[in-house]
Amino acid sequence: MRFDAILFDLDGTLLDTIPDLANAANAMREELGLAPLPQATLATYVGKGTPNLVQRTLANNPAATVPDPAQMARGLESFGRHYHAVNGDAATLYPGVLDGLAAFARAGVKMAVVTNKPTEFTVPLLERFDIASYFSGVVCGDTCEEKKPDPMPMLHACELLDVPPSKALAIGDSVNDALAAKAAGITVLAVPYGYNEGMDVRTLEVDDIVTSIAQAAQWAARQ
Ligand SMILES: O=C(O)COP(=O)(O)O
Ligand SMILES: [Mg+2]
Repeated sequence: MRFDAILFDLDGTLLDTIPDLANAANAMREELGLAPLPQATLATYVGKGTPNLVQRTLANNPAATVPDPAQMARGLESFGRHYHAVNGDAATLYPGVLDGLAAFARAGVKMAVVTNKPTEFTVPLLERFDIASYFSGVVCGDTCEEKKPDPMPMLHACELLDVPPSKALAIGDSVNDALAAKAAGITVLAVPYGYNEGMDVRTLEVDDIVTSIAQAAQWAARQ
């Protein structure tokens, strides 16, 4: 295969984390005196990191502007506390993830996670699902100055793995992964089962759409 590194998105690509995220988001809303929102609505608010999810969830608006600083501080503290309490309880690995990771490992490529999720929630999830040892780099939403869709986290992962962007393949579920990878000069695949902020993945500018991580490994082997 012509790739030396694979960069995986986490939420909506490796793990279906929405049940726990929605539980924590609604626990936060309840604590702040707000009515719960449907999980399907909350799924469209995931993708640009935790502070953005808290903003969108408090406003129940995908284009949320920053709420008043006191409410934002309460929301962040409350969401973080509730998410730590449930993180991973109802999350599941998507079908084909374990087979795909094993296939990439057999192919001898280096692997990293590039997620907008903060480090404090990411590392426990990778350990709980027993996939941490596959990754020689973990770039989270608070690792770099910018998050996806900025290319900085993708480029940082390439540096960590010592692989040029032209030899890397990113796999994600959302517009944030597609834009970040393209801006970094990285080939990118999309999976259709994630969140993508409520949009159809066929609208994304990606190199291809694959149905699973296992299929991504087969796609990469053909390049
Ligand atoms: O935390 C988010 O908003 C999304 O995380 P992801 O980058 O792993 O999809
Ligand atoms: Mg994602």
